Amino acid sequence: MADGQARPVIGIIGGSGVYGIEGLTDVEWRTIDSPFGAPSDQLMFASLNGQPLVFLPRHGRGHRISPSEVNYRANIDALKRAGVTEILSVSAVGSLKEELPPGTFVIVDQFIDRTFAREKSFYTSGCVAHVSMAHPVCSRLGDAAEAACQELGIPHKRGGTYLVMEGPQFSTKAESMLYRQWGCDVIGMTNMPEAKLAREAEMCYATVAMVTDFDCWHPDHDAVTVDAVIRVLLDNADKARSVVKTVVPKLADREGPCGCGCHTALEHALITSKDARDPEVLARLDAVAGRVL
Ligand SMILES: CSC[C@H]1O[C@H](OP(=O)(O)O)[C@H](O)[C@@H]1O
Ligand SMILES: Nc1ncnc2[nH]cnc12
Repeated sequence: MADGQARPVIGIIGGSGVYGIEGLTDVEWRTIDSPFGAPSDQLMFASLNGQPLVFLPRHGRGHRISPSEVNYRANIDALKRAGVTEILSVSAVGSLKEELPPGTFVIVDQFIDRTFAREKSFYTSGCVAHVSMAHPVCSRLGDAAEAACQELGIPHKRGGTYLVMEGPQFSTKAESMLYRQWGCDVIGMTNMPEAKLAREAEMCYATVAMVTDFDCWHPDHDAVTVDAVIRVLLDNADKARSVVKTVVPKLADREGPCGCGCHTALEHALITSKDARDPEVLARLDAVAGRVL
């Protein structure tokens, strides 16, 4: 994408309930090595009406990996190595608003990151960088996700704030009430640091957050349980696959980078002077930062 000519390659990160996408052609699961460790699973390379797409199940097939233990750096690095330029995350979330009942898809545009036990940056001592996260999602990708929801008749909301908690336990009622006071719309455990790392790797990122429950704040709903989440999720997951299949062709005709600057995020972000950079740190940044190193 650096030359502005290439077509986008879409990568899908499938969350809870979305461990594969049926009905694609040329499907091949491939192991992609990353200097940041093991990605959650092999990556599925496939095509949809001639358009390439790459899929990665965030928690691994069989949902083996807890939100705190997902190797987010390896996942984003592996997707970048696979040629992906745009990442669409499909994620299960709890709702923090009455008007967002289970079954609603929220095309998130902001995050509040309350996670604390995860590696959150590719740029450690030896090569320090500070990217902007003011606008954490790509609006071109968000446009495509919104258009897909519209076409499919899925109840959806464009824009919303996703509170990312550490988990794996669900929130206390006091926490849930607090996040409502903060004006958050939905709550989940995974989209940070994912969105930060996608930005650091100069990849577009957008989230379709699929509401599965009312978390625990709602007076008329029981505390959230995995059983209840899974019930809604199975229905949501089918819709999520339809969204993916509708989004991918929408991106097929587009050329060059998005207008939001996702693909040039590192342009003014590196602060460590060239002669002070650590060669070992630089070596593992070959994929995510190769364009500017
Ligand atoms: C199974 S409910 C909790 C689980 O679901 C969400 O995961 P994902 O974002 O990967 O769909 C949530 O963040 C929790 O990890
Ligand atoms: N209520 C909730 N809290 C955190 N993550 C979730 N994923 C689905 N529902 C959730």
